[in-house]
Amino acid sequence: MSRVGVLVMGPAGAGKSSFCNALVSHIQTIGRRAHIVNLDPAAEPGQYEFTVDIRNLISLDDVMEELELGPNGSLVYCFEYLLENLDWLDEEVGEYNDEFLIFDCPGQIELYTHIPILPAVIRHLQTQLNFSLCATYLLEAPFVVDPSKFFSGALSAMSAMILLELPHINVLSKMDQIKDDYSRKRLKRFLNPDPTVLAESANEDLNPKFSRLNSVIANLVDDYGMVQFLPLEANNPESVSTILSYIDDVTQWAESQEPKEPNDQIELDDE
Ligand SMILES: Nc1nc2c(ncn2[C@@H]2O[C@H](COP(=O)(O)OP(=O)(O)OP(=O)(O)O)[C@@H](O)[C@H]2O)c(=O)[nH]1
Repeated sequence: MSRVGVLVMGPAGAGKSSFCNALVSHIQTIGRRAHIVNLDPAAEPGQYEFTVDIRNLISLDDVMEELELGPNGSLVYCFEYLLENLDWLDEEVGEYNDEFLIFDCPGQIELYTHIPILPAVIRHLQTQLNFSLCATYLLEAPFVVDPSKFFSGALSAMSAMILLELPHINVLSKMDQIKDDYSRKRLKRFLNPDPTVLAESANEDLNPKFSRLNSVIANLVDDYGMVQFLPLEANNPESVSTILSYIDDVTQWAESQEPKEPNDQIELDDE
């Protein structure tokens, strides 16, 4: 079996680094091996421990200072720099033949919803470093209790799925923060609901002029299997263990599929 890489994505503060740490601890507890690769050049120094760290190649602060770019431009620059220096990644990652490498991604979701940089890194990991990859996308449970935010989060998760073309697992993080019965009941509708229930619950809260849009979005996320979100409490090994078993399932399934030709030479029809 090739090495498994788990990309951990989601908006800023969604709990990505906490999940990476919880996942690695759990994997080690059950006698398997894993390391964290930090891909966030803006990660706070000293907050979490990483085995491989993009900040050893380039840091956001240095780029902002030296090139006088803003935070978003600097982040894109850092990733372009990584792409030009993939041999650095090869060297850092090459020596870890562990079962899992967990990639902690930045919280700027445009990196995995529309800028084609991360797909290039992914293709390199798959084709040059023989990784079997899986994407996890975190949304904060307290944030998505509100149906309009759930739709917004589910659509951003879907655009990452479409851009990256990886086996994809959605996660609702910080479930322990949902304490009252009312909010728990509301959230249950999003963990695995049918599209009618989803549209109805959105219609209860939103302006009636959006009701057709609500049912179109609810059917869309259902058609793409995007409505299933696995609950996560970073301090609860049981929830982490369930997510790991999904990671195992989807990566094994992906390995059993025929390898696909890279889609970088799309031929345009002359007409
Ligand atoms: N209650 C609770 N808090 C959590 C959980 N997971 C993360 N947090 C807290 O949420 C905050 C953000 O967590 P991080 O893991 O740093 O989030 P992140 O997505 O890596 O953040 P960025 O790197 O800034 O994008 C921290 O204060 C964590 O302690 C959880 O499952 N439950």
